Amino acid sequence: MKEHSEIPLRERNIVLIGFMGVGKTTIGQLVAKKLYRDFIDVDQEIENRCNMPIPMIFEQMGEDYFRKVERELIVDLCTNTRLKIISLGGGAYLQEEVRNACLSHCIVFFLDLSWEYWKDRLPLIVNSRPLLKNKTLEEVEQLFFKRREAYSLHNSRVLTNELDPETAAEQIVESIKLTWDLYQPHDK
Ligand SMILES: Nc1ncnc2c1ncn2[C@@H]1O[C@H](COP(=O)(O)OP(=O)(O)OP(=O)(O)O)[C@@H](O)[C@H]1O
Ligand SMILES: O=C(O)C1=C[C@@H](O)[C@@H](O)[C@H](O)C1
Ligand SMILES: [Mg+2]
Repeated sequence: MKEHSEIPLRERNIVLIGFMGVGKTTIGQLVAKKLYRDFIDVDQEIENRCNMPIPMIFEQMGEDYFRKVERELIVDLCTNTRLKIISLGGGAYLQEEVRNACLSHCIVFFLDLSWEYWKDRLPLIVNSRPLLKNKTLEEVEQLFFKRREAYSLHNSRVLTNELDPETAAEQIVESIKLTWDLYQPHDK
């Protein structure tokens, strides 16, 4: 059961979700700067805790171990912190517990990118994302569309097809400020 968050809207963490390579890390950092908030990248945090890069965690400890660390970290951040900008790893939101924690306590932003645009990102990220290695383009495309169902559970979405990171971050900040003003104006 999802509990209703007691955290005031303006204090809730903002969580960025979406497929590998859509720009959660890049754009999340910019959003944090614009809102003068701390930025947390969950992948980076896991690497720091495990003291090894993600491909090595997958190789040496296995994906199940990675997912457990990922899940526990996100649930902890959602329930025990506020005012952060948090970028998830691309697969984190596939876990129900993660989705429930994010949706209950945070504002969830889906960074969307059409497949036609996403394809051009593949060479940039293929070597650092273990789940993309040894997959055909067709297999990656299947994964891309399969995951959309989970990502569809969000509070807000931005389509970044033609947007550079700076412009995408600008749009997200505008949207967040509108939401704050609409649902929790300063004078209330
Ligand atoms: N809006 C954008 N326009 C062009 N390139 C971008 C954009 N956003 C990110 N990139 C580039 O795409 C690559 C992947 O970006 P990034 O690492 O931020 O993705 P991510 O969503 O955090 O991926 P992951 O889910 O694997 O953590 C980087 O090389 C980054 O420079
Ligand atoms: O989409 C995924 O499953 C992943 C995305 C990356 O951010 C990392 O969290 C890891 O490579 C797994
Ligand atoms: Mg990232």
